[in-house]
Amino acid sequence: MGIKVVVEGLTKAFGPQTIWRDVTLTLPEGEVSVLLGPSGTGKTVFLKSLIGLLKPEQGRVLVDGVDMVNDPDRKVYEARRRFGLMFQDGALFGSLSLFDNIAFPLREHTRKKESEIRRIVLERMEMVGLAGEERKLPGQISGGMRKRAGLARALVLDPEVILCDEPDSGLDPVRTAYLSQLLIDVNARIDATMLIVTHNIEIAATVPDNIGMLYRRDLIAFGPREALLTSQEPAVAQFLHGDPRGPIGMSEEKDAAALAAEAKAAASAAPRRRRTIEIPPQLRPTPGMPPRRGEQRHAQRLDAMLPSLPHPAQQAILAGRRNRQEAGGHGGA
Ligand SMILES: Nc1ncnc2c1ncn2[C@@H]1O[C@H](COP(=O)(O)OP(=O)(O)OP(=O)(O)O)[C@@H](O)[C@H]1O
Repeated sequence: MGIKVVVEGLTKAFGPQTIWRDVTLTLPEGEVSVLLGPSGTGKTVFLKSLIGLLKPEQGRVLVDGVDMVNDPDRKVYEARRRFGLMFQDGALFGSLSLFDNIAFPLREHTRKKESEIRRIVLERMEMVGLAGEERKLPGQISGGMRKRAGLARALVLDPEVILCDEPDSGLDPVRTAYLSQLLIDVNARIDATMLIVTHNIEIAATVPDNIGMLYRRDLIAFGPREALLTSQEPAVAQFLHGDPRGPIGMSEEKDAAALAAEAKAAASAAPRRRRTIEIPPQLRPTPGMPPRRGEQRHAQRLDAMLPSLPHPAQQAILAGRRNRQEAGGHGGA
């Protein structure tokens, strides 16, 4: 089962540049979360901070009693083995076959026999739909396959937390949809806690239990998928609609003068309404997969927090449950 990751008051700067400050959130065990945010807001820096590869100036990241920020390197290194990392480009060694790439962490970090390594690698390759491709080199396969190979490699040490950095980058919508389903199926099979960094609204809308968003050096939201997707917070709504109007500008954020000019122009123009985002159903595991235990725990947490959520989020959650019951689904209590 996945373990929870507790982030408390995390602040990261590079020299005078504060990347984000006072970030507090919990990735609940076995649940899938997405971290959104405009380019350059420090999402990758956040992932690296969770595993102790970058050291924030303040705050803690607690993983089963280990503080990935402040504990000695030896403890952090040990705890890092509980994470599986899926990088943007798969981060594969170009001269090694897919088999050897995926076997790499096992050979590096364990003393398993080659026969056992072979069993694990072939099983993980089958899990991500790469059975039979063991001998190929990374340069001989498509970008989507490279990403799946990166995911298989992230899975070989039985991670309890999986971090995915822009798993959809460079993929067409169909491959992105396959990958989204694969991530949900992997979660159903191994119940790992997952955090996916992406700009992709389709992934954010259909894959996770929870969504967070980094903006202007703050975590401006983190909560159930429905809460963020119905949020009226200007930066969140702008981002979700891909709208040039709003506080997010061409560079990281608009300056005050640009915002004031935009507000003046908007005041004299006829009001333009954003279309309402319809919240699509969350992806379910492929038939034949086990039910997601993280989804069941998430449903229980939602019950407890429902009264405290904004009305539109409550409505969206209840509508989703009704739809699921009508469709005869499981898990969404
Ligand atoms: N090692 C480093 N030293 C100095 N600055 C860094 C370092 N790593 C990242 N940065 C800076 O931190 C900021 C956030 O970078 P990061 O790659 O985390 O953003 P991001 O949100 O993942 O962006 P994108 O969505 O475009 O991938 C950038 O301004 C980047 O230049």
